[in-house]
Amino acid sequence: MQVLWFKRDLRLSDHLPLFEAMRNAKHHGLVLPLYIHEPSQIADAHTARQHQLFVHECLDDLKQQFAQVGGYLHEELGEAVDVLARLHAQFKFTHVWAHQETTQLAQYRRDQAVAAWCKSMGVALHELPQNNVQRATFMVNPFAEKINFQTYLDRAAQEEIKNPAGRNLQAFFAPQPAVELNRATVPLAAGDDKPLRMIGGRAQARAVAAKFFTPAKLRSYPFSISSPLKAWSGCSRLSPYLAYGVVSDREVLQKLNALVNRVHGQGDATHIAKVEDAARFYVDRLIWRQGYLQQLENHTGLETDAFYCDEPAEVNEEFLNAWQQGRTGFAYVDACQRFLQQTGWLNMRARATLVSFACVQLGLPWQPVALFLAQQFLDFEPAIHYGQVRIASGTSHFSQMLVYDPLKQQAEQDPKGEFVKRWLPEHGTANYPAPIVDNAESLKLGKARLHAMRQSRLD
Ligand SMILES: Cc1cc2nc3c(=O)[nH]c(=O)nc-3n(C[C@H](O)[C@H](O)[C@H](O)COP(=O)(O)OP(=O)(O)OC[C@H]3O[C@@H](n4cnc5c(N)ncnc54)[C@H](O)[C@@H]3O)c2cc1C
Repeated sequence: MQVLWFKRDLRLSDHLPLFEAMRNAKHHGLVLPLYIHEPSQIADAHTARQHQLFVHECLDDLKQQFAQVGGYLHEELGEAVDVLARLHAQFKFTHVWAHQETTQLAQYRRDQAVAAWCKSMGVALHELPQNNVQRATFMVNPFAEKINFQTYLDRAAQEEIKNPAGRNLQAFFAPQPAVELNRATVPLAAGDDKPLRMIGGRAQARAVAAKFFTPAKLRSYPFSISSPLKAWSGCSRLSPYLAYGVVSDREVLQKLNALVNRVHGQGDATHIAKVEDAARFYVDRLIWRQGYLQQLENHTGLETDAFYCDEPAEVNEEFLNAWQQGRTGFAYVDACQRFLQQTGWLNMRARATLVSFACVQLGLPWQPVALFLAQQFLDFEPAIHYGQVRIASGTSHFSQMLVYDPLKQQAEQDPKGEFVKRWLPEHGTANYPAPIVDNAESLKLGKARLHAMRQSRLD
């Protein structure tokens, strides 16, 4: 028998481990598809209730997809090694199939523990690559290797994507274990759900993609990404689905490619050129995604180590609380924080502004800032998240020091104050606090601190 272990790859389409497990069923035995609710991962500080509920929705949808091909998804509760040991005692499986994941330390260590257990039991563990991430190869600068990513994307745009939908695969599945998990017994992750967050599942992802991949939306995409006012409807908002593998990057790319091909058959040359430009702009973001994944793969310490500051600075709890609650007296920053509290999503520039303000102007260390935002972002993707936080906090190797002046951002991204008015209703009333720092002064001091830190490290 073979176990097909789902983690952050909650789909059937473009799922290489699924394909390989089925292909090898004749030699290695029938397939048991498994998802494990792991108490230690649920308790991990990065995991919030919204993530857990999103995953549950994805699992429900995945179960339906399995049912349509004559299969099932078996859920278990427990630590991965314990669950596998329990199932092994019962079913004596010989192979485990999974995707190779580039993820946070707690999950990476879990994967290592599973690999060690498989080795000790003589079980063959097949961790298959995804997202074009190269394991155990060292690239000095993954972004400089852009050409690699482009080749992958060019190939990915053409390749046939394997999707079992519409087939009857019943004969490949092992008999379903008798005891079904009662989800009510799964421990709850910390925090509350977010009322306006994206809903999990492949059907939802498809609806979100269908809304975005139209010529008009794509053309306006490059002009909609900077302001939170426009970004909610102007960006694809596929990030949570990519982060949990509900869709693969290749699938997204093929959607984009199909749109560009469709446009080629219609419209005038200017229209075609504009759609193509916007498509390239979007592909650049997918390339960045790969770059960040490869960066974490090369440098697993990204989550914990600091390049420009060796020790975490002292935390000013009053500042941290004010920033977390959207009570800093900086209306744009506070409105972004409130919007995030409700939706679990923010556009990139607003994310960078939140981090820059917290770390540069309030002098907060990057660690609690990164952790808090990881809990808030439904699309928390450790590689992108830690990579980006380190840039916006001025603590990465990134050559430029990017500091986002919150008043300038407000003037540029919300000139009429519509966003602030909508998400920060107490602004302008006696209930709204005065700024907790002076903008010009804190920018000056913050930049000088970062500069000194960088100099001392480079000396
Ligand atoms: C401090 C900070 C933290 C971030 N944390 C995350 C995170 O945890 N998870 C996450 O997916 N993105 C993160 N980002 C990147 C970016 O903000 C989000 O990917 C984007 O806002 C998601 O919205 P979307 O799906 O509509 O993106 P779109 O603009 O539609 O882009 C499509 C896809 O491209 C990728 N992408 C877009 N922008 C970037 C980028 N700057 N870097 C890498 N990949 C990108 C994402 O996978 C995204 O889904 C972070 C950015 C910053 C500044």
